[in-house]
Amino acid sequence: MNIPAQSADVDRRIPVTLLTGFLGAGKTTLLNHLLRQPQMEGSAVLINEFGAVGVDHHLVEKVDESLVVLDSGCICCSVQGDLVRALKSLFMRALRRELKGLRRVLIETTGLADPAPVIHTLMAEPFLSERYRLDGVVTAVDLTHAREQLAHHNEAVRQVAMADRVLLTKGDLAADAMRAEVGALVAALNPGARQIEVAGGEVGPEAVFGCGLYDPAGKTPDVAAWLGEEAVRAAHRAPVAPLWRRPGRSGAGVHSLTAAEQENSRHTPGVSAFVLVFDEPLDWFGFSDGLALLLQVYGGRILRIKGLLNVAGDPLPRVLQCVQHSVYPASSLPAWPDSAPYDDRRSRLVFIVRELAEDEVISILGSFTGQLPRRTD
Ligand SMILES: Nc1nc2c(ncn2[C@@H]2O[C@H](COP(=O)(O)OP(=O)(O)OP(=O)(O)O)[C@@H](O)[C@H]2O)c(=O)[nH]1
Repeated sequence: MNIPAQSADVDRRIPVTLLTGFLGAGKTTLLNHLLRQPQMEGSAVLINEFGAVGVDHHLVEKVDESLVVLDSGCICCSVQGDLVRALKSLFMRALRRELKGLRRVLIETTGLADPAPVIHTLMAEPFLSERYRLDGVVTAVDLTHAREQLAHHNEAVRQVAMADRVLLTKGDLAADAMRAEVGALVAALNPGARQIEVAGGEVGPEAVFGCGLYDPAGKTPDVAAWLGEEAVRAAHRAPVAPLWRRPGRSGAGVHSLTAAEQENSRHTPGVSAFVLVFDEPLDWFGFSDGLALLLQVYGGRILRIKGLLNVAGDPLPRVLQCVQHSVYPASSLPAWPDSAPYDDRRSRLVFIVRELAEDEVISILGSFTGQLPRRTD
């Protein structure tokens, strides 16, 4: 009987999938659906959060020791520190059997992340590249907002161009003409990527995993060039100015980049992020009217609003989600988080905007709610 020889080149490294996509494209929604599938047993999930006020990990339904929150900065700006540390630590915890089997890793980036430094690090950092293999870059593309996002944000273009697979989200909200237009835009940026339409995040693991070893050769020449630039940056340890850092680190919190920092930034000029907090419970109707006006006047410049609201008369935190002019149906968490900062039960909203002063936002929301929100880290 011929016993097949154990192939020496079986790749036993742990597969890593990078789930990326522009702000609000539906990454967390996809992740929640994936995590309910039995095939996800043994998967660790790394979520890059917008500092301590990030709400994504509160929205992920399956929270256990295999969920790691990276909240000290934008993943593409702090990749050498945070991501490398987190993947090393996961591996060591699995080795010590503190994790029940580590079969794969899924990394959810923030919507403004440039995937290039993450891909480069996974493929080139010696400890990681020996133990992990990049199994694929999967990019969520919002059918209803992609045209605008691709036109204005280099990050969105890179996320699509570097993808192995593109998940076209919000198909339930998109007209056929828009679907066709976005499909063509994506195909022009990345002719080789499979496009899969998804509604409500309902995607099977087979659509996300098993892309095969990441290969820039199958993509447009830009991708190899961007990865080459990363190699040069890494070799020279070129400084990168992050769009935000966790407050307390280097004295910096969420902040807009200065002109000098912009020189070293990976992010689109004019994009800034800030957090507003309301000290008192909000009157829902006043708040909704203020939000409607804000989005009507400035929706084109509001890339994302996300946060938890304390609505007067409602004991549960309400989740607010907006992308440009769109407000998504509000949902509630089953309870207020018992960790800071949300354990004080104040409403906090993260704004990511383009060329929009926070004073404009404060003044509109303040006049409709009867309380001026404070800026906070
Ligand atoms: N109707 C509809 N809404 C969707 C779909 N996918 C996501 N959403 C909604 O879009 C909003 C943003 O979705 P998220 O999953 O939070 O997006 P994200 O990419 O994780 O957002 P960031 O992490 O901030 O970039 C939420 O209110 C979702 O419920 C979809 O297929 N259809």
